[in-house]
Order: sequence, then structure tokens, then C-alpha cells
Amino acid sequence: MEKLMIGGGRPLQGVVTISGAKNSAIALIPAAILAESEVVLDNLPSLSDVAVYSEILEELGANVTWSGSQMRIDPSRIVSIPMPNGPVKKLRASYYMMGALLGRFKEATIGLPGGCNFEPRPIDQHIKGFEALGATVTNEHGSIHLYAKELRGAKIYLDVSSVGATINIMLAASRAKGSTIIENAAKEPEIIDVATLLNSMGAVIKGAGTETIRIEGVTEMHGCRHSIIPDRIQAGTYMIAAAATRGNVLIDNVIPKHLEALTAKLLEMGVRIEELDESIRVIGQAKYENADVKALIYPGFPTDLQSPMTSMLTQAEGVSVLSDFVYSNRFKHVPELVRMGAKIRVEGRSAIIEGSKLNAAKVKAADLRAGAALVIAGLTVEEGITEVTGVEYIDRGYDNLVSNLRHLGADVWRESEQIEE
Ligand SMILES: CC(=O)N[C@H]1[C@@H](OP(=O)(O)OP(=O)(O)OC[C@H]2O[C@@H](n3ccc(=O)[nH]c3=O)[C@H](O)[C@@H]2O)O[C@H](CO)[C@@H](O)[C@@H]1O
Ligand SMILES: C=C(OP(=O)(O)O)C(=O)O
Repeated sequence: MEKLMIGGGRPLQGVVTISGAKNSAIALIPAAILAESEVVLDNLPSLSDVAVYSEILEELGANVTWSGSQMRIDPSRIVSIPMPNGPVKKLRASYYMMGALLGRFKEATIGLPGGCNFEPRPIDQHIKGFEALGATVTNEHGSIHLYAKELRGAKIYLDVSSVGATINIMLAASRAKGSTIIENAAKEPEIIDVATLLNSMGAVIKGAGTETIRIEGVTEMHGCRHSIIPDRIQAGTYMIAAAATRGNVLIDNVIPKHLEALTAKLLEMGVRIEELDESIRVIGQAKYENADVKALIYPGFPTDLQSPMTSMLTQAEGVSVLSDFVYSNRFKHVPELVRMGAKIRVEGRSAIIEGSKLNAAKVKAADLRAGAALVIAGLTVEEGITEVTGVEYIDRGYDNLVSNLRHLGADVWRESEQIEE
């Protein structure tokens, strides 16, 4: 079993360069299925989710070459074989196989997705979208089977602005006959990134990034080259880590606009922030004000930074309230932070956080961002070593975490623990 060992008490100092966005990458890779020739993705993050996706595409018959931050995908020999189990169960975003295979082959069988299950994560809006496009969707022993004689454009109003459903509908509708309109679409930057790739592949998508997206179906799509946007959640995690350790860090290769909700909240707490064109400098301070944070859909404060922000708020004076309006039960990090001395109680969809010093402890990450929260908490501890297990979750979303943190002066390393039979 792998664990992260963290000797805290050192302010982070220096420069960290952010890689491409996980939540873009794991939609862009399956999007390549829709092309008839090679798709080249640059600025790809080196994450376990990306490795799993490349395995999935290879199983379907694609030729995938992944070298450094570039992936070349030749989808010309792909076939839509059923994938009820195996790698599709290892990540959440395997649901994009449904939209991509349905778009290209009009048929797919994909096991229900895995990933971070901090609470039930339904896919009813994805299914509603596929059905509106003319597909028959059945759940066969935990696998979703999709079939359409022909996909036809439709007007689809999403009950919730779901990122996954918006992208999945864009994938399938790109190869449908006629026009599709998605109303109440999600507006996250990753949706614009996927639409940009699809348009470069020959799709006709307008309005991505707004609540109304129009897609004109096309009969053929081709290869292209695309550079993935920077990971705003990774960037935000380093911003919080810099502030929480009272450090001074330049976070490079970011789109500052994507981080406005976090920047505004950190400024409100008293953190000094300098925004440049493609980087953000975070200068920590000795004291922070308490703050109330509401996690909402984009452009609101991202739910994926809610757990890291909980650790930051333990460093503020007074009482803060952090509520999650996207995932009301996303608080698996809280009992672990409490083991580290944090004074937090959960009431409904809110965590009430009283500022306090944290101490070293053995803690377990139950999901990806809970892991990030525990790492940040460990970095603030003044004495002793914090041990974080559940590293496999952290590896889903943070590439080079240990080397990046060490480069910033942190005392962090990875250890393997032998489990006795
Ligand atoms: C791979 C990926 O990009 N993951 C991100 C994506 O997840 P994901 O796309 O799964 O999240 P959604 O945007 O779909 O979920 C938003 C909300 O809608 C609800 N919902 C969603 C779909 C559905 O069919 N029915 C339904 O009720 C969810 O329970 C949740 O309350 O957006 C989330 C919200 O920003 C992020 O936390 C995840 O990091
Ligand atoms: C919840 C997340 O990812 P996924 O949807 O892939 O589980 C995340 O990135 O925080």
C-alpha cells in the first residue's frame, strides 16, 4: 500500500507549472473515437485516469501512442465491442464511451462508471439526452446498452446543468442527423475545450460555454491536433496550498479567468494575489479572516476545490461556513481533518469550520479531492509527520505531486507499506 508522508511547517516557495486538465483530457480522448483519422492531443496530464482511458481505446482497437505530454490516437480500426467490466469500472468519465460509440457506431454497451463515489452520482440526464436523440437505452445487469437505427437531432432541456451529460450529448449529437439544441447546458471551461476539439474534427457546435449549445450533425469527422487547457482544479489546489502554508508561489500555465471564484474568496480572506496573463502569484499572510464559501456550478466556486478549501479555512480566525450545492454530501475529508485536530462539524450540506492548529496524524483519502485536502492540511502541521493513504485516488488527478511539492520546498515523500497476509 502506497502512502504519502508529509513533514509540514515549511512555507511553499517557488514556481509550479500546471499540466493539462484531467476533466478535459478524459473527455477529449474518447471524443477521438468519432474521427476517421489520427487525433493528436498536446498538454496531456500524466494521470492514472488518462492511462486507463488509453487502455480502453486500445482494447477497442485504436492505435494509441503516448509519449510525455502528447497522445496520438488513430481510431480508424476501432470497433464497438461491449465493455461491461474491466477498465471502464476504474473511472467516472468512462460514461463518455457511451456518447462517442453511439455517435460513431449507433451502438454501445458500457458498464456503469466507477471513479470517486463521494455520494450517488446518477446519469439520468445523459440517458435522457441519448433517448431524445433516438437511442434505446437499457440497463442490462449493471451495463448500459445503447442502440439507435439512426440518431436524430433534438431539443434537450437538462434538469440539472450536468458537465458529463452536456459533453455526452455533444459527442453523440455531432454525428446525428439534423440540429440538436441543449438548453440549461453546463458552462464549465472543459465543455468549451471539448467543443473546440470536436469542431476541429469537423463538427459544427456553437454556444459552448453558454447555457444554450447548438450542434449541427455531420456525417464524417477527421483527425486534428489539439492542445488541452490547463487544469484549473490542480492550479486552485496549489493556490490554496501556497496560502495555507503562508508561502509565496507562482502558479504558471493557468487561465486566471477560470480561477476567479477561488481568487475572490482567497482575497476576501486576506491572501495577497497577483494575476498575470498566464500565471497567478499567491503570497500567504500570517493571519486570515474567516469566510463563507458556496460550491456551485461554473462560474461559481468549484465543488472540486471544496475539500481543499476546507483545509484552508481551518487556518482562518473565527468560524467559516462552507456549503456544497453540487454534491451535498461531499465531506469524506472532514472526519480525517478532525483526526488532525480540526474543529469542523457537518450540518446538512454545510461544514462549519472553526479556525485551529492542526497536528500530524495517520489519515486516509476516501476520494481524489479529499486526498488533496489532507495533503494541504499535512503541509500546515508544524511538528511530526502526517501519513496519507488512499494515494491511488490522488493519482487520478495530480501528476508529479510529490516532485512539484518538493520543488516548492515541502518535506514530502512516498512510501510503500507491506501489508501482512
Ligand atoms: C469527469 C468530470 O468531468 N468530472 C467532473 C464532473 O462530474 P460529472 O459530470 O459527473 O458531474 P455533473 O456536472 O454531471 O453533476 C452535477 C450535479 O448534477 C447531478 N446529476 C448529474 C448528472 C445526471 O444525469 N443527473 C444528475 O442529477 C449530480 O448528482 C450533481 O449533483 O463535474 C463535477 C461537477 O463540477 C465535478 O465534480 C467532476 O470533477
Ligand atoms: C470528482 C472528480 O472526478 P471524477 O468525476 O472523475 O470522479 C474530481 O475531479 O474531483
